Amino acid sequence: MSQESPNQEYKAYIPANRWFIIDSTLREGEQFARASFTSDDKVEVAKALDTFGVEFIEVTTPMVNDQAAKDATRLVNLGLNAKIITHVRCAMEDARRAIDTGVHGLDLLFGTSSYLREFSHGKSIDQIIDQAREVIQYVKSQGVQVRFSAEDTFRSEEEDLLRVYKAVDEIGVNRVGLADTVGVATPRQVYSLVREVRKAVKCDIEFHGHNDTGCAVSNAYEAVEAGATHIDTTILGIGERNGITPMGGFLARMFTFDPQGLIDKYNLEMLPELDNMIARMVGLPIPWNNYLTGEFAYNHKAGMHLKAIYLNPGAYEAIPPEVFGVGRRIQAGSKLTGKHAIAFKARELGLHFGEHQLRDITDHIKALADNGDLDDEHIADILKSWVLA
Ligand SMILES: CC(=O)SCCNC(=O)CCNC(=O)[C@H](O)C(C)(C)COP(=O)(O)OP(=O)(O)OC[C@H]1O[C@@H](n2cnc3c(N)ncnc32)[C@H](O)[C@@H]1OP(=O)(O)O
Ligand SMILES: O=C(O)CCC(=O)C(=O)O
Ligand SMILES: [Mg+2]
Repeated sequence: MSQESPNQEYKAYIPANRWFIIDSTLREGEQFARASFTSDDKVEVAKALDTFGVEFIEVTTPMVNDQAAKDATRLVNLGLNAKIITHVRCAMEDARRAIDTGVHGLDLLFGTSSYLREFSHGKSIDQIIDQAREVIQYVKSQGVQVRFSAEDTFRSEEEDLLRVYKAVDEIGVNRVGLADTVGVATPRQVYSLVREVRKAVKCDIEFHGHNDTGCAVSNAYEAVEAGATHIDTTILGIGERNGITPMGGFLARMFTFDPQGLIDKYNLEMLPELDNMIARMVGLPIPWNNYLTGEFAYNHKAGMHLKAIYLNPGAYEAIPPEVFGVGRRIQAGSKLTGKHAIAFKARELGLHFGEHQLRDITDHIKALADNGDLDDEHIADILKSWVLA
């Protein structure tokens, strides 16, 4: 029989120096319905991401048009700390064009699932490996980083994937990529496949996860736990369909394992600025329930929560909001409020009530709030009038 208690707490510790962010707001993010970045927008986004501290910035393929190629070069010429990488098909024409832009690296992709082999490019696994060899050798000869990703990894055959990954690893890629292109993978599946790939290759491992089934953050986390070194994110999670792993959600997840590591690595308090910048550029508000920066991400309302929050915010917060440049809101005027919250409000005004009075005031506020919440001013008026009564 196992000696382990069924309630034994599982504690993951993932140091922040074990993984890097490849921010793809300027590539995957451009595939979002409402995104169409101008050249100046791209510069603004790249500079902000660089100040924040992301390690890599992925940009749209120069195959789109001449402007996309010029924009890639413009970003390289900014001389940022972040490496500029472009995302291209695993084809010589694309690779040559990408090299001409002067980028620091190429993220190559080739679909390996039967869907994409049949309906996208029509190539067999052997043909994919042959084409990959030619392109990877060329990119390496140009002295820049190269990654090879198997698009639609999680609907590909594991045997095919391992063949392809081993082959490109031997040719000499810096990273292989696993892409949950349609957002279908479960966290366990991601963990288990990344583990297999980790055993099969020597190079770094990147994970790119779509959010169609709401697993993009947990899948990215499982990928890191299983040995992935690079995670694709976008600001606010924008991307094709409903997007990919949002940077804020991923950072929130990882913060819980190594807070100081994240604080040392990134300018976390800039997150609201990044989210607001992209919300402005795509013309949509930040979702109300967004990780960390949503309007109500740090709203506390229920009486039982408020009692504890006033004593120690950590009682109902996994992550201190101030670290990410946001504040908390205490909603004390609802019918769910309690006497402790009202007592704290009174104390803020320098007022003190006995047990019975406090009960009566609280019941009065709860009754009034049944017809709509009271704001802080209204609560203050009630508390002051009670003193005079
Ligand atoms: C899951 C992802 O997000 S992948 C990234 C998606 N990004 C983009 O599509 C970037 C924007 N795209 C574009 O500007 C255009 O689609 C281009 C420039 C890439 C190609 O344009 P077009 O030549 O007009 O082709 P179109 O887009 O209609 O079809 C895709 C082509 O890419 C080919 N293709 C698809 N995957 C690959 C691959 N990994 N390597 C090589 N070729 C590929 C397809 O076979 C098809 O070519 P074909 O006409 O010879 O069959
Ligand atoms: O290149 C990759 O790894 C990811 C490409 C992509 O956007 C996807 O598969 O969803
Ligand atoms: Mg994608």
